[in-house]
Amino acid sequence: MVLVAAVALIDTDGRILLAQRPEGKSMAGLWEFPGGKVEPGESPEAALIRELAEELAIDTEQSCLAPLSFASHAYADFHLLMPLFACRRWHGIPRPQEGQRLAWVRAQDLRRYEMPPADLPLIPMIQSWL
Ligand SMILES: Nc1nc2c([nH]c(=O)n2[C@@H]2O[C@H](COP(=O)(O)OP(=O)(O)OP(=O)(O)O)[C@@H](O)[C@H]2O)c(=O)[nH]1
Repeated sequence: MVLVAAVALIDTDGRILLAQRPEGKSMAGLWEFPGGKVEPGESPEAALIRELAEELAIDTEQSCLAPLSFASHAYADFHLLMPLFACRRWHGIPRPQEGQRLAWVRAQDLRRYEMPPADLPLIPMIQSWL
């Protein structure tokens, strides 16, 4: 069981930030929500705050992370459990720190970006919520 915290960052126009997994990583080229593995002893919120600083050089805080949904998906080699938070408030401008491409995407356009299979059930939920 791998616990990964992920976030839908939503800008003032209601667009969602997706990041493309870089070459060399598993599922390279697919678009995903920013986030990453929760380390031992860490809360999902703390993991996200850390990952957002590392991956995008932005700061947010726990009170700005609202639980939105979750993904539970059996990959061939692990089971992914991924809480998805929504966040509308952060400090700084998201800039790729690890060579990943970023895209601000309208909810109705999410299907144009190829995402990992675990993420697919999240798309209609986000579309109806936004
Ligand atoms: N951040 C993020 N990870 C996701 C999403 N959907 C999804 O299946 N994952 C999977 O959850 C794991 C995220 O862990 P990570 O980002 O810390 O992993 P990593 O690329 O550094 O390591 P890895 O190459 O071993 O997978 C990856 O296996 C990734 O493919 C998503 O929307 N956001």
